[in-house]
Amino acid sequence: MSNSEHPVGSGGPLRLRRLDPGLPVPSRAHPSDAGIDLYSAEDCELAPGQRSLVGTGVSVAIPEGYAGLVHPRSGLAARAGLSIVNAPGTVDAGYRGEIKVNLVNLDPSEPVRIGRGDRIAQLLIQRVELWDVIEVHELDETDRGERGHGSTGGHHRLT
Ligand SMILES: O=c1ccn([C@H]2C[C@H](O)[C@@H](COP(=O)(O)OP(=O)(O)OP(=O)(O)O)O2)c(=O)[nH]1
Repeated sequence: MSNSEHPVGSGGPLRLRRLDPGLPVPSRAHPSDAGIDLYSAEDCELAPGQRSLVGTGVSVAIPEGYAGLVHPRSGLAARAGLSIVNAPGTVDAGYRGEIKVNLVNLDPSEPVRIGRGDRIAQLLIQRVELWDVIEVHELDETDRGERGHGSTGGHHRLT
């Protein structure tokens, strides 16, 4: 159930400053998309394997209890091998600097060209819980215990 102004699951509005007024205000491509598309504020070219911290020309005020997650765009990943080194990047609630995207070209042979105004990543706003840490000497027992990192198989490289 939703109405046009406030779809189910919507919070906000997200307060956003354009540090580069020559770029459009970031938005969702479709009203129910999870990610707000972020634009590149610069032109750059990434050689195979190269990474670059690229500005988006925006800063945001995410409320406490939420975080911004900077995710790659799947189309650019599939077609050009473009990803994000620290995917998903974490934008803390208290951060007021420019959101930057640590792009990496994972294609083995082709460079990726980024133009100013290209949509290079997407920002998801998610609720997070802020837990204190306490040190203990024993953890509770579970079926899995310390087994991980492929212990359940499911691929020939894991046997
Ligand atoms: O993809 C990202 C990830 C982070 N940031 C900004 C917002 C975030 O709040 C800040 C710090 O990020 P993080 O905590 O991941 O980096 P750190 O290397 O641990 O830096 P710090 O010591 O400043 O926390 O950098 C971005 O602009 N883009």
